[in-house]
Amino acid sequence: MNQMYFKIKHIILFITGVFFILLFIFKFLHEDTENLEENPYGSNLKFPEDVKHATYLLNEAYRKIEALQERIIHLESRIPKTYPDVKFLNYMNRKRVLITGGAGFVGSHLVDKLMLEGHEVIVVDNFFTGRKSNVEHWIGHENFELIHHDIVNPIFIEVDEIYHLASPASPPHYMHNPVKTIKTNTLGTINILGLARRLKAKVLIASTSEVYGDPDIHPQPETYWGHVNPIGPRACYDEGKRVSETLTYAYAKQENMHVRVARIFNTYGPRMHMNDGRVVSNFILQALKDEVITVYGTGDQTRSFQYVSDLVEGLVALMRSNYSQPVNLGNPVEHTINEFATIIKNLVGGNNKIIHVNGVEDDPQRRRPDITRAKVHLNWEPKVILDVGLQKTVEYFRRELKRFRFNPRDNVNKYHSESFK
Ligand SMILES: O=C(O)[C@H]1O[C@H](OP(=O)(O)OP(=O)(O)OC[C@H]2O[C@@H](n3ccc(=O)[nH]c3=O)[C@H](O)[C@@H]2O)[C@H](O)[C@@H](O)[C@@H]1O
Repeated sequence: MNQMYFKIKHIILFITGVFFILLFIFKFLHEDTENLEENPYGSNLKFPEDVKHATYLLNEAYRKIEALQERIIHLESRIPKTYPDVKFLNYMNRKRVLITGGAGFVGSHLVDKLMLEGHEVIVVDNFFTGRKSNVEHWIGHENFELIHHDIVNPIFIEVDEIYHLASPASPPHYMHNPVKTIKTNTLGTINILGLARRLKAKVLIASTSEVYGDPDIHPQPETYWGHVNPIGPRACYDEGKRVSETLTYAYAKQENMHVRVARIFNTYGPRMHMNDGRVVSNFILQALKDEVITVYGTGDQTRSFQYVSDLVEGLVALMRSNYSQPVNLGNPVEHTINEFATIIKNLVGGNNKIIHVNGVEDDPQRRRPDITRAKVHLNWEPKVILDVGLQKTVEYFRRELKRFRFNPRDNVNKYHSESFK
């Protein structure tokens, strides 16, 4: 009986032992399968695991690309930078020139001209609409300096000449923060005129055709006083620039200063912001992206467009002249916006539909500069015909779109409203 009991006990112990061994093997195998699921390189994975696997591989790829990008940036920073060839000017002829808004569309082209001529250029910009990339080809050059500063606050530097271009210029940009637009064109101009007075520097103020408002004289000569709605949505810019002109002549008279005032008409060209919002960039981008072309209102309103290099020539000629009254700088060839939409559509070669959307409040109905003054006093007139200028601008936007597609993080459509508050 005892022997029997002993045998049964052994059998039970044996079975329990086998059970635990099987349990252990099972657990081991199970853990292994779990590891296998986490292991991306494991094979024979079923559907959810495949997704996991692919996601893992994708993240890995992103991580590696990012690491490589960082490495490229690092390596590029070690390549000695080459600059465009600048002329040598002796100290008698070389000027120290301040350009406010010098990282913007017009400002950066002016920077290029003055740098190539051999002058020393200091750019002050708050980067609301300006971009470092517009002047990056000069960064590090011994004649060039870039200062991040908002001209609403005073600045103290030593210069011989000042081009005061700082201000948003596109309607959606200047309407975005109207109070700031007014401050830039009033306080900003006071700061610049104060600086020019202290330094006895010549100063050029960038004004606009918008001082004529919705004009009832056509074309517009400088003697026309304008037709501006002082409380409308454009007033922050129109009246801001009008006060800017008033300040300029008040300082000139009271402080015996050398001032220049350029009334700039619609200007276009490379380096316009992708998100500029003005008609040239809007129509070109819509045409390139195969979108509908949006004409605001009837499209019967007119504009006259000048290419940016013509404007820059005009600004420099005005600064170097003896003429201190306001001067219109623009191209007198006038088109309706409807015509302009067709010109761009044909130039880009798309099949876009041109549609009419709601008109803009207080949109000036006719605009064309009378440039007699510029011709007589500056010996200046625009040279670049619309087709040629637009072709260059279309090429620029084509490149920008490619750059954006290639690297979405380089999104030039980003609208840094924060920096303008
Ligand atoms: O250059 C000038 O003389 C001044 O005028 C421009 O203002 P604006 O002429 O209204 O510039 P755009 O926004 O380019 O508009 C031109 C015309 O095209 C129209 N438009 C604009 C954009 C668009 O997508 N579709 C469209 O039909 C506007 O309603 C307007 O009639 C700029 O705002 C100012 O910087 C500048 O000082």
